Amino acid sequence: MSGNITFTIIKPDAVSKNYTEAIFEKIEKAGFEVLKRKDVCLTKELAENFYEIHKGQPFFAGLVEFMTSGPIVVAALKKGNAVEDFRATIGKTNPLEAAEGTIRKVYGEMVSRNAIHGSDSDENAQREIRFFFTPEEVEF
Ligand SMILES: Nc1ncnc2c1ncn2[C@@H]1O[C@H](COP(=O)(O)OP(=O)(O)OP(=O)(O)O)[C@@H](O)[C@H]1O
Repeated sequence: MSGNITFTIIKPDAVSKNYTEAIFEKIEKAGFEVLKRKDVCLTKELAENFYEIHKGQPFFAGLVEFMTSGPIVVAALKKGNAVEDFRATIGKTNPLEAAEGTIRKVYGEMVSRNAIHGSDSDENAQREIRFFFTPEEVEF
C-alpha cells in the first residue's frame, strides 16, 4: 500500500523567477497539505549526494551546477497516494512533454530547468525528507 507523504523541491529556476508561491498554491489546490517547508542553499557536495543515483549520467555535472545556482525551497507534503498523485500533478520530467496544466508544463522551461522535483517512491520520499530536515523538524 502506498503512503501519504511525499517530498518536493522548488528548483532554482522557479525560485529566481518568483514562482514559488504560485506553485505552492497549485500544490494546495491539488489537495496536498504542506506539512513543513524551508528555504535551502545546496552546496556542491550536498547536491552531488542528493542526486548520487545519476552519477555517471552525461547531465550530472550540469544538474549539480544548476541545483547549486541559487536558493531552493524544500517541502514535505501530505495526501492519500501522495507520491503517485504528486508526480501526476507536476507532470513529465521534460516540460515540453508534460500534460497541460501540470506544474512543469506551466513553470518549467526544459528538462534541465524543470521547476520542481517530486519523489519517485515512498522509500525515496522518506530518504529525501531525512536528507533535508532534522528529526525535530518533521515530527508531523
Ligand atoms: N536528459 C537530461 N538532460 C538534462 N537534465 C536531465 C535529463 N534527465 C534528467 N535530468 C534532470 O535530472 C533530474 C532528475 O532526473 P530523473 O530522471 O530522476 O527525473 P524526475 O524523477 O522526473 O525528476 P526529479 O527527480 O527532479 O523529480 C530531472 O528533474 C532533470 O532536472
